[in-house]
Amino acid sequence: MPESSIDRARQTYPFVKGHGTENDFVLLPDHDGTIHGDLSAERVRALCDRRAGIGGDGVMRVVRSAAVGRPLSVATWFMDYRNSDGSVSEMCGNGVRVFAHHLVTEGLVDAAVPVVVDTRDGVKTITVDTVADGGATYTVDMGPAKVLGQTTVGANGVTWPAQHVDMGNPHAVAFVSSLQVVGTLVDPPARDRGVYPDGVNVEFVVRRGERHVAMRVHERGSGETRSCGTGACAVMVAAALADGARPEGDDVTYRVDVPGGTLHVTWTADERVLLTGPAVLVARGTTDL
Ligand SMILES: N[C@@H](CCC[C@H](N)C(=O)O)C(=O)O
Repeated sequence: MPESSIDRARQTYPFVKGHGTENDFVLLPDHDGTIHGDLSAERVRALCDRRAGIGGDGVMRVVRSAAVGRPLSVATWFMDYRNSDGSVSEMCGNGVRVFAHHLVTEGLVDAAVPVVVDTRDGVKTITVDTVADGGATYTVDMGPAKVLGQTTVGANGVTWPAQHVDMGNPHAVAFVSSLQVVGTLVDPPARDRGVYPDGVNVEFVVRRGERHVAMRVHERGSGETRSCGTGACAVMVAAALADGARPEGDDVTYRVDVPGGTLHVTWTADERVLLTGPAVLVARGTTDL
């Protein structure tokens, strides 16, 4: 959708809808930062509303790095990510694949080379693995995980020990006996507010086999979602540590099942975390929300 299609008299603007393992997003092309420079939490909530809006777990403004005060960035494009409640997050692992797929689909980057995208957590490099039927599979170099201390989380009247992992954004990973034991996850899980004063993404994990886990997630700012890319990375790191499978000479890969599909996460011998999964664009249009 070209930006020139903006109808300023009716205050309409273009959007694109996409998802990665059913973690879904509204993308707002705003190349020069002239449409949504003042993107309000209220507008984000309206766009993400699943009954009165377009619906999404978050909004990603597609804007040139230079237009958001990052003129020296090696990446032309900046992913301005907002949760569905309007709050800002540093990083979104599923979102950055969808963002890259949008750039590739619109010819805004050269798909023959790795795509680089600037985020609040720094520049991410995304490689196109396969392309098919409107979707594609991408691998994102998420950079290093920060493995922090032990904490606790609570849901459904139960408390579990949890591993604090920072993937640019905060995570608490708890191994549980079943994914049902945590209940409906309508409310945010209990957390240590001293450790996570600004909220936390909480992953509940069960083992499915060797280097194979499954998770549910309650995302800070969005509630329970059907997938979380940074969450899958945090889960993989916590599982690999618990399994004594931390990479030394060789990379280690885990399959991470989420309610919306499957992700693969590799922890490399040089401490980078690589996230592989699909990106799909499903709709485009204009809105005046
Ligand atoms: N779903 C995303 C994470 C989005 C941000 C998160 N809710 C936060 O507030 O940190 C992912 O795929 O990583």
